[in-house]
Amino acid sequence: MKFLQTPVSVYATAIALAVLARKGDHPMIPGSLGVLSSTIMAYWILWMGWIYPTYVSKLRHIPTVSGFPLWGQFMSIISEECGVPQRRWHRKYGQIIRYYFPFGSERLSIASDAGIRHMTVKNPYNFPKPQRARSWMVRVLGMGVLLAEGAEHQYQRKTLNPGFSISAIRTFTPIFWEKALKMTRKQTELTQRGVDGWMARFEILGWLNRCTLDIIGKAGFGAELGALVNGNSPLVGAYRTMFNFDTISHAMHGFQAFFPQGRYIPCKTNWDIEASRQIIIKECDRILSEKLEAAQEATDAKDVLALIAHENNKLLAKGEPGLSRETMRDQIMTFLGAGHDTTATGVAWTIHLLATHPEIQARLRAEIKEAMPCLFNPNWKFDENDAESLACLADVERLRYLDNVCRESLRYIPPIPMTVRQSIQDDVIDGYHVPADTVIYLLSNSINRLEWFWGEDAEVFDPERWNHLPPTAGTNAFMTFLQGPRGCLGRKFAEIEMKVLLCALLSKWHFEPDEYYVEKYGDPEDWKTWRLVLRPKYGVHVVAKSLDSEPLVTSDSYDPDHVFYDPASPPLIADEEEPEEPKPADPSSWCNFLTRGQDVLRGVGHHAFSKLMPRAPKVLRLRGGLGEQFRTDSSMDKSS
Ligand code: HEM
Repeated sequence: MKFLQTPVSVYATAIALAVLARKGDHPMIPGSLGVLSSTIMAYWILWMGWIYPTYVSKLRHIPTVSGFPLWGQFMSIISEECGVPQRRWHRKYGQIIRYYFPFGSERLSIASDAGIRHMTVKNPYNFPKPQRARSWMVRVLGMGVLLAEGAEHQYQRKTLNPGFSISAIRTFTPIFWEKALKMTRKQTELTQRGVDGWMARFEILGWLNRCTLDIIGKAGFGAELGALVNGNSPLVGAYRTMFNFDTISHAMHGFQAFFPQGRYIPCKTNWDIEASRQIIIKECDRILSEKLEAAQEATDAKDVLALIAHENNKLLAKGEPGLSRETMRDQIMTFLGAGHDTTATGVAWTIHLLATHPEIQARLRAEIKEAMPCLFNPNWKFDENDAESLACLADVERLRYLDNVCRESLRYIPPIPMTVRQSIQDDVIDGYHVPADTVIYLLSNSINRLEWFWGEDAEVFDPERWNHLPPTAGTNAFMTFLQGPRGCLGRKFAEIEMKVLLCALLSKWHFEPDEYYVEKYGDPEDWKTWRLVLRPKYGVHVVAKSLDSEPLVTSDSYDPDHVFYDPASPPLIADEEEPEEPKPADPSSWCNFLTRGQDVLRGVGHHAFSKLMPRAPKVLRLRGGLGEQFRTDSSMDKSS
């Protein structure tokens, strides 16, 4: 049965037979081989396309998305935003659905309350991440808690928990403020006088990525990573490369998810990734060595790693094995990777939503101003070691509307839009028998907007909803952080960090969408692209109007007579480069064969598409053009 489901072997046999049959006049090869090969192919198509999914598969009773199983719904999945087709199918077919990847590979998506609870809380260890997903994630995130499974995961989580307790996170809050306010100060250096006041124009996601990297560096490991000071530091560059969104990188990553050997293909993408990985590993090693050295002496360090090291020592004292040096280094990799881009993306989407909903932005700013007037005073200086300075900052957890806005933004656009699992034993999910080896998706980008959880206005961005949630909008309706023993360890950290960042940004700027980019690319919500994190493909470009009447401008490049923004004339791109025009593919690159003529590649499983459909129809090409990628903000780097 397994063999019949293996397309490669059937194809290989049929193709070999067909080739031989072509030489049917050869005395050694009977002409009937042609007939045999066609019969095998027809049988396989009939089997996988009809008999197996309809009459044999143990998943056949699950409502199934209509389509031919041999190529299934793969085109929708790779050409649409991650989770959006499944949202549509759930509405049509129900809370648990089956659909197909190519060659009749069955996939489930679960969006029922009981089903989600079963997978995340009741029996999570029966649903580890599939090997394919793990093999590429490990290069960016190391073999830390995110990728550990079973007993090893439970053990690591127990060791790490103290570093993420509420009390620990409260002690990090001054670090959040310090970095957030440093970011706004550096942004202020870009301010120029426009026709209706002082303003700046920047891409906010790049700024936030640098800021959250500095935050996790200091709060997580007591290390100054200097990303805000130097936007071109090797570490910033390494993550930029790792999350590169050009077509070739996308195709290579997709390809390698299914064929891990692809990482040995000698080409620029692989070299870049390996070089970036080495930079990240080296930096993590450096941080760990410093930490372990410091741990020899009595220290009162309160960062996550220090707390973990402390907990580890306790376990060692009890005779337990503790965490190895390599595991600790990999945890640093996990926190750096999982803990900065996610929050940065969440805040960037929130700024986008606030820029497009000015009334919500104004109401939120009013709440922040009432709670923390000092933030709005241009002469106020923050000093994280000064009690008076800290005293005038409110506990961000107590700002109700801020809480609503953050929750709603994270519901509406979850930075991690999905997680994938594979059952290791037969199980029953919400009444359906699910055999071992079944690949199952939990798509927050579907679940978070389904009507049976959130009501008829599920597709509307409305922070008010959190004041009158329907009873169905329980824990399982909000999958942004997952939940249960495999839910986000850094959730509280991220929530408070996000709130602090928003308070800092909204106390300095009024945000509006940058019409230049909206005209050029359309709404950023239509540019979402996904690799681990659901990002705006070209970033979030905003016009930021200063709330200070005379902002502090310290940049040497500041030119007070330069009016860069005039709404009456076509906007200029002052301080910024034009977005890169599509570049012709480099013919010397080995990777190019994967992408020639295949600009459609997006989302999971690009590899199969590029293998199967080398001449994809033009209509499937993505907006934005071949090779265009998320650009770093040159204006941002100028300020460094
Ligand atoms: C808005 C920001 C964030 C979002 C939306 C988010 C979301 C998630 C999600 C969905 C998972 C489960 C992934 C999976 O199993 O497939 C996860 C796991 C994890 N997250 Fe976050 N995260 C965020 C911020 C952070 C931060 C700031 C940190 C660390 C400081 C962090 C650390 C982790 C870790 C260690 C795990 C692995 C937990 C485990 O498997 O036991 N996250 N996160």
